[in-house]
Amino acid sequence: MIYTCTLNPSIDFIVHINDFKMGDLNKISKEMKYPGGKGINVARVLKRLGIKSKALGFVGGFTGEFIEDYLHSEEIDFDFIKVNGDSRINIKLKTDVETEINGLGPSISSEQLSEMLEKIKSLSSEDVLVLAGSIPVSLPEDIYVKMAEICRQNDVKVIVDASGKTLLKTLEFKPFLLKPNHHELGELFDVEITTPEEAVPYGKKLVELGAENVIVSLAGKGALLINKDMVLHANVPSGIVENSVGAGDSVVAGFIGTYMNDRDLKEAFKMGVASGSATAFSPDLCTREQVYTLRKQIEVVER
Ligand SMILES: Nc1ncnc2c1ncn2[C@@H]1O[C@H](COP(=O)(O)OP(=O)(O)OP(=O)(O)O)[C@@H](O)[C@H]1O
Ligand SMILES: O=P(O)(O)OC[C@@]1(O)O[C@H](CO)[C@@H](O)[C@@H]1O
Repeated sequence: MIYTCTLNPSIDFIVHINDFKMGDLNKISKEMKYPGGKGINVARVLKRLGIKSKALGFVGGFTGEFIEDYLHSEEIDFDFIKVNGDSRINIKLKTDVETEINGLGPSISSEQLSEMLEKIKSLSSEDVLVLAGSIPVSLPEDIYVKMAEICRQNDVKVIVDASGKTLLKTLEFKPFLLKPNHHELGELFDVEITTPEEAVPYGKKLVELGAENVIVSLAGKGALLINKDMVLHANVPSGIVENSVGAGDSVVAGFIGTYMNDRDLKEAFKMGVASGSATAFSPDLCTREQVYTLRKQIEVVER
C-alpha cells in the first residue's frame, strides 16, 4: 500500500483576478477550493490513476472537516489525527503571474506526533511512505529524518518531497526517491541551477549520499531521473500552463503508482512527467485520460 503523510494539510483557495491592483479593491472572477497539501495531492492523483493509497496527516477545525469530506467524496482512504486548531487555508492567487500565500497551520502536540509515529511504525516492507510538504513550526525540524529512520528499520520505501537542508539528513536512511525541483536542488548545495546539464552533478551527489533514485523536475525544461545506473532526461509535452499547484506532487504520484505496479523505472518516470504536465495544464489535478494522452508525447533519452 502507498501511504502519504501530510503534516500540514490545507484548503487551497484558488482565486483568479483579472487586472489585479495591489492596495486596491479587487474582485475575484473565478474561485475554487480543493483539499491540499503535498501528500494529499499525491493521494488524489493516485486515485485518479486507479491506484489505492491511504492519506495520513493532521487535520483540525472546519477546514479539516472540508478536507475530510472532499476526500471522502472522491473515495480516497484517509486516517488523519485530529488537532485542536483549524487546518490552514492557502491562497493561490492567479493574476498575470501566480502568487501563493500559505498559512501557518495548527499546532501539533507531542502526543499527537507520537500517535503519527506509531502509525508509521506499523508499516511493513510491502509499503511505501510519501513524506511531502513543509514541516509545521510546532514539530521538530528533523521529523522527516526520524520518520525515514523508522521506515528504514522496517524496510518501508520512503519518498521525500520537501525543501530545506535537513532533507540531506534523510539520505543516511536510503530513501527510495527524492524529488527536488531545480531551485530546491540548488538550495541544497548553495548553487544556482537553471538547466538539466547543471542539475546532473548535484542529482548524482544525492545518489552518492544515499538516495536510491532522484527525480529533478525543471518545470518546462523537462525532468531528470538519476540513480547509480543511469541518468535519464525526459522532455515535457507542450501545452498551456493553467495551474501549476500540485504539478510536482503529480510527478511523485505518477512515478510511484506506476513503479509499484510494474517495477519499470523508465515507464514510471514517463508516467510521472505526464502526470506533472497534465496537472500543470488543468485547473485542478490531472485526470487519467489527460495523463495517458500526454504520455505519448514524452521521450526519454539517456544522458
Ligand atoms: N511549462 C510546463 N510545461 C509542461 N509541463 C510542465 C510545465 N511546468 C511544469 N510542468 C510539469 O510539472 C512538473 C513539476 O513541475 P516543477 O518542476 O515546477 O515542480 P515543482 O516546483 O515541484 O511543482 P509545484 O508547482 O507543484 O511546486 C514538471 O516535471 C512537468 O511535468
Ligand atoms: O507549505 P507546503 O507544505 O510546502 O506546501 C503546501 C502547498 O503549497 O503545496 C501543495 C502543492 O504542491 C499545495 O496543495 C499546498 O497548498
